[in-house]
Amino acid sequence: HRLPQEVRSGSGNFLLVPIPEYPLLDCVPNKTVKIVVLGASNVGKTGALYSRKVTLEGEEVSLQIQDTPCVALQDDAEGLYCQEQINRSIYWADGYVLVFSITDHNSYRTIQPLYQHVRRIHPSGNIPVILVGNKSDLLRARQVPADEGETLAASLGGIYFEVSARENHEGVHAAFLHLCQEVIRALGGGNGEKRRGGLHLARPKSPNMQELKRRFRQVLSSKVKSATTI
Ligand SMILES: Nc1nc2c(ncn2[C@@H]2O[C@H](COP(=O)(O)OP(=O)(O)OP(=O)(O)O)[C@@H](O)[C@H]2O)c(=O)[nH]1
Repeated sequence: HRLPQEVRSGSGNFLLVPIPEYPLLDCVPNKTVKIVVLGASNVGKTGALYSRKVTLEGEEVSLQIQDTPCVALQDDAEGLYCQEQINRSIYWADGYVLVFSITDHNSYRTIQPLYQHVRRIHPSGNIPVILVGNKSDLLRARQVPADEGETLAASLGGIYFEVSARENHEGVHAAFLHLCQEVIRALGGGNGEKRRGGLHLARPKSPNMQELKRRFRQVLSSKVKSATTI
């Protein structure tokens, strides 16, 4: 794929920044791909809701991307601290970007339980997913070898992309495009109807992400298990 100029010249260290924004109202009718970005704290997934238009195999598709507050493993590592808002986003989405930082093994350990959590919300069928190892520019601080990422991605039925949101926007873009293709395939040609149970859900309201994240960190640091515990 040849990337548009605005993709190549994007700036910022966040996974979602490099993909050019498109007004929601300008969405391509009946060709919408909904993606949610999930991962532990500090892995680089920041953004709000992003609406993008991409061209896939000659056809325009509207891409809606939802950022989420971070998730964290419980002390016993068996489950996740995960806000209700994340559950709504998981339910809403057609495809999943699971992100960890290659410099943080704990963020990697969060991925498998996170995937299980998505599975619980969508128990049947194929779940379009990609695994993204971010911060590949920080090679000296690497804690997760690339082959571990590949093995984990394969076990989830997806592909592993190692990217640097800071230095390689093309990698980020390629990862999202791949997931879009997977979603369109899973939805059966992408004619826009939500085939999963015939639902056509509205996007969850984008709350104030910074406030949500702040509150979530408070909950985690005080170890009060009042957040939805799975
Ligand atoms: N070196 C490097 N730093 C990055 C990269 N991507 C993000 N960062 C930095 O990592 C830090 C965390 O990024 P955020 O986007 O806030 O992380 P987050 O996943 O949204 O974390 P929460 O807000 O806790 O959910 C920021 O300081 C970013 O600048 C990258 O590819 N390379």
